Amino acid sequence: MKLGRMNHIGVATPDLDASIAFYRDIMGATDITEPFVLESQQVRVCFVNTPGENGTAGTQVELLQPTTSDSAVGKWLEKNPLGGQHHICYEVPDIHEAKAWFEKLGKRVLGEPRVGAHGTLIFFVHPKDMGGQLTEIMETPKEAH
Ligand SMILES: CC[C@H](C(=O)O)C(=O)SCCNC(=O)CCNC(=O)[C@H](O)C(C)(C)COP(=O)(O)OP(=O)(O)OC[C@H]1O[C@@H](n2cnc3c(N)ncnc32)[C@H](O)[C@@H]1OP(=O)(O)O
Ligand SMILES: [Co+2]
Repeated sequence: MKLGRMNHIGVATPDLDASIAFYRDIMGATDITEPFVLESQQVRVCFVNTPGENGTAGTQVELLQPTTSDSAVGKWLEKNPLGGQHHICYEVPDIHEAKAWFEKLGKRVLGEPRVGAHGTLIFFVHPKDMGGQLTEIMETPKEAH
């Protein structure tokens, strides 16, 4: 498997609007997308785009507020009520090769690759097999090739 760029850091929050204000007013973010609900993951989400070098796209903070308590982010917030870093997402050139790689290493891939919030195929690898870090693997968007 070939590791690509870090696409985003998933940050869970109990209050998305307050987190948007935090990144805008405290962190000086100038490029925050409009929130939308991703029913399949039971989250309301938006992206804080950070600048890259020489005008290239930087990485993103993916802000996630659960729409139900009985969801991955909802359960996590019960244990981490202030919110915080929930997962990290890396890009790979080939999602199916990456899935086979992790499975061969005996790591728990959570479900089949599915379309994620960026419109490309993703899967997650269990945090207990990844040094405590819930890890999202995402196929590099085609236009980025
Ligand atoms: C905007 C959408 C975008 C996309 O999908 O495109 C997203 O990024 S959506 C993000 C939300 N979706 C997910 O996180 C899907 C993957 N996550 C899962 O399948 C579950 O959260 C899972 C399997 C990691 C944990 O679920 P479970 O029902 O087993 O919850 P437990 O509380 O029993 O957790 C078991 C064990 O794992 C630890 N844990 C849970 N979440 C995390 C985490 N984010 N980072 C690190 N560790 C985590 C939890 O503390 C438990 O450990 P223990 O020592 O037993 O207390
Ligand atoms: Co994510």
